[in-house]
Amino acid sequence: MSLASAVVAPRLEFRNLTVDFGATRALNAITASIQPGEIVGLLGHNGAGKTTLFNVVAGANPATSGTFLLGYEEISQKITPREIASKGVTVLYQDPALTGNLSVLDNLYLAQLAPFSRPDRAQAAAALERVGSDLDLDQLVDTLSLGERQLVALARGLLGKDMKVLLLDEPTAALGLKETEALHSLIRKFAKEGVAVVYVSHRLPDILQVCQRIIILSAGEIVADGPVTDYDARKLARALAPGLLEVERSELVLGQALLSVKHAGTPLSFREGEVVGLFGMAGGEQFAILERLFGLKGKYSTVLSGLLLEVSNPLSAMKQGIHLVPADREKDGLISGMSAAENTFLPWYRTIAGRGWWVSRDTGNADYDSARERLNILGPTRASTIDQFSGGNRQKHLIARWMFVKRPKILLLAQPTQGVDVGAKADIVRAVRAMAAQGTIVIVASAESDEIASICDRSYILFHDHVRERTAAKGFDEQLLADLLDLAQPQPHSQPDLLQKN
Ligand SMILES: Nc1ncnc2c1ncn2[C@@H]1O[C@H](COP(=O)(O)OP(=O)(O)OP(=O)(O)O)[C@@H](O)[C@H]1O
Repeated sequence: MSLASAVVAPRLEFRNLTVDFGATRALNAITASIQPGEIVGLLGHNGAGKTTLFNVVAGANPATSGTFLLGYEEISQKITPREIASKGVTVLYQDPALTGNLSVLDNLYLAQLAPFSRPDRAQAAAALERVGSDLDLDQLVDTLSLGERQLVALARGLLGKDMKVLLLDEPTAALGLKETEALHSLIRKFAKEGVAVVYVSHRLPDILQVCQRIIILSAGEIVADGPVTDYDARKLARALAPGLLEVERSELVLGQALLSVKHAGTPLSFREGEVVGLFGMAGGEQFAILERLFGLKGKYSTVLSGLLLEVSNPLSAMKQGIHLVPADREKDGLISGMSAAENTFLPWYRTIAGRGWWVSRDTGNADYDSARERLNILGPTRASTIDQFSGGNRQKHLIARWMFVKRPKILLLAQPTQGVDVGAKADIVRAVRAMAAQGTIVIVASAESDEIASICDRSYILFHDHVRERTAAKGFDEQLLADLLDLAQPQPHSQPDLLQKN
């Protein structure tokens, strides 16, 4: 123990904190303390208990037993989210809870203890300045980018008080590279000022880059707690998923079917047997291409093996064997209140039920159990509502729905490994590659170069109308990023369609 930590009270301390949801023990006797200025990465597989721990500190979920302290103050079980916020605890989620049709100023004051007190413009502007933002206080939050909304949420944590504890729950999952870097330097700045930071992310490079210490949760218990210098990316992945196997790349055997899609006049081609990426900026055109192919943007026609392929809506796409795993999985497709198994089978009841409308319980159960095993879905039973699963395990259900219930002819994946743990990532990569090898055309759209590099054999890099193509080789990940940055530079003699082969 250093001299400093011997005399300074921890900013945040857990003492035997336990949380039960019915028969599920989400956290089991968590004991740990975090010092002022520390940046701690909190890692663990989907369902390990990370969000539950944050919810307890945020006052959103009382502990079943045990307690936590802020400095020397033991926090009551009955504390409300507003009261805990007034004590200097800020939680930043991937999509911050702000009210879109109110101004930045109103949002800054919404969560204050006296919510109807008159907003103080000078105080609000000062808080925004501390997060490095010069946003217009009267601008509607709906008009802000995700990165800007996160800054507003952070500024809210600085309004009229000192931020003491900052909890980050997958804050960079939907951010681009620049915004991620900006957020990371802000986190470092807060830590220098004495804030205790706990950072949850499945993006291991982010954790290794920013955190000084790593705590690993597994099934609600702390299984490792040590300095970041104990880990590199490989060690960390192994610590999180001890049974992790490397995904072997077998030789490409290209099949007959060839899908041809035009993007801004440039033909993009996809063949069965290989996994092809579409890589671009966050929210870029790569996702729109998938949506068009799935009929989400109205009638769309393209060419499959020389024949016209027409989709008019998602149902017609599904009938032709085109499946899409959407990027925004919480929004697109899971139905609250329905069971895990029902959610998995939802679009397929009619097609796999045969003559009746229902799937025989045995067939359904066996299919569900096999998908669950392949994706290592953890949580309650198949009959439990989907709401009782952790965020990552909910996502895995949607992946199971589109990948494992019926075999697709064309599989469209938008950021398929985002938000899932490292073990499930490897399982998804393996399953996707096996599908391609068995004759499915697979297209992966992502704004993450490492995701494309881990799954794809080849990728198109897209920036507006510009397209570049690259085949997987050593340093694929870095090369994709360099290509994208290059395309994003203003082009002196820019042509509308620029197809360069490496
Ligand atoms: N409202 C709820 N009702 C019942 N069980 C729940 C509820 N919320 C969470 N759980 C269970 O508590 C456990 C911990 O879930 P938690 O959301 O904290 O995990 P997590 O580590 O944040 O996972 P992820 O990485 O998937 O977000 C899981 O087994 C989950 O199924």
